[in-house]
Amino acid sequence: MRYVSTRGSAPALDFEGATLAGLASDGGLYVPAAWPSFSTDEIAAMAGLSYADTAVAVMAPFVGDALTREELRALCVEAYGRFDHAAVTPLVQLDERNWLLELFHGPTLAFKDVALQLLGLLFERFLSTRDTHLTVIGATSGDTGSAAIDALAGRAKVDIFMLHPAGRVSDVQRRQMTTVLSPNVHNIAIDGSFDDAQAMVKAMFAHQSFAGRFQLSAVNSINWARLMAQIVYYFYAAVRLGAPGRPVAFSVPTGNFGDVFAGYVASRMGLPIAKLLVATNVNDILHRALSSGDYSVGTVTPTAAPSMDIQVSSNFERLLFDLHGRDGIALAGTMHGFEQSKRLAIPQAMVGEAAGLFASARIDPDGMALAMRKAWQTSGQLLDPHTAIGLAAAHAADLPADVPVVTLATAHPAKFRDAVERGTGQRPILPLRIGDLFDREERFDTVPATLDSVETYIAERAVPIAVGA
Ligand SMILES: Cc1ncc(COP(=O)(O)O)c(C=O)c1O
Ligand SMILES: N[C@@H](CCOP(=O)(O)O)C(=O)O
Repeated sequence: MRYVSTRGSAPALDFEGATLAGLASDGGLYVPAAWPSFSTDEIAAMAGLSYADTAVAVMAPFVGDALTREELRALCVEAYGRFDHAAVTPLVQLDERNWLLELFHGPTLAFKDVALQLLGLLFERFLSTRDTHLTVIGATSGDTGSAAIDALAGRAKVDIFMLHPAGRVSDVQRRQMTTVLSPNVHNIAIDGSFDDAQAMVKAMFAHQSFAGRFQLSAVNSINWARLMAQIVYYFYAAVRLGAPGRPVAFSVPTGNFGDVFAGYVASRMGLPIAKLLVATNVNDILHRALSSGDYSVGTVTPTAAPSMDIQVSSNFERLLFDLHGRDGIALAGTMHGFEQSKRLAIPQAMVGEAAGLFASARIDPDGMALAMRKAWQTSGQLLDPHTAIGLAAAHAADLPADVPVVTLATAHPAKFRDAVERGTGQRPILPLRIGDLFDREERFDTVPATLDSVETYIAERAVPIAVGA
């Protein structure tokens, strides 16, 4: 499998190259040169497979010959062996048509573990045959950071530098990052939003005199391998609910458009998805884009669902690439214009094309709190704020009555104890695996939110590319 950049001019890479590179050198994102697809018989054959075996079946076409099937299986068994539920991502029925897909049974209690546990192992495997030290730089609104740090802490040949917006992540999220004291983990708090942190990460990749000194890589969903691993649970859930014989809808709480883009890929691969509901909070750029074509950046409003307090949704570029007929050079022009003006008017023909699969909803704080309360009172389920936004969008959706709707439960309610308590009167208990989180020592540095300051901080600590390498 070859990977091409959404901006058309970076060199095409194989799976290993795209995984280690993270971001394409022309500022674009890597996508497979063509979408692989499964026949209905191949999808039907996934019924009854374990999560790890489903993962192998779904990911093998993307991995190509970078790993043998046995090697890929060994990595999946190891990655998903760290989840505390035998089904890895269990389905929970709420009522006749609504289901939750619990994606928070991994080590850091959010859906990010599903991909990052595997990505940590992929990095280790690919680095084992190279004389390379990886400098991973990432931005987090709370969950990617802790999952990536858990996956990479203590691994040889990798340092991770994780930027988070100071004061804008929950106390559990912050501590899950800052209490990991491995020497290869570097937590950086910046005074700004997640978007500011994400923009700095992209700027570092683009800044030749900095990027040329280190072997940079990414753990955000700009890295294709992240999304690839997230495609798996769409197949796993849909097959359990009757696919390929019955279409299924998914409601996805959305920020960076990564998780829902993985659903889009599942649909391109042949999974019968009736609708993908893109659920946003009041930071609603994606709802505006998909409902009216208005992809223009507003100011970020901090909310009780901080992991979705995002305006610039990196992976939307991957959808735009397909909507532009995969013309990377044309899209590069569009994206450069967007980067300058912070506005993009998506042509109505493209909005119409996207509407075949996507619908969207903007859920305000009252709508979120109502969904949280209702789930507690009617089903005894505590939902984190992000999942509550997804479920509110599922309730609001106009779908045929016989289509099951699966809301992705993206985080454990204990990660957002204050918001859940405000919504339901119940304070979720920290699961055993992080029960002592508030007794652990914290370590992080606060760095001014300028590119120069962050680059200097990293350069003083990262391992440079060896001279002559
Ligand atoms: C708990 C939670 N829900 C939803 C999202 C949004 O996911 P995505 O950025 O893939 O759209 C995030 C952050 O990414 C998250 O941490
Ligand atoms: N909500 C995310 C933001 C980064 O998203 P990613 O999926 O691109 O890594 C977070 O929790 O950090």
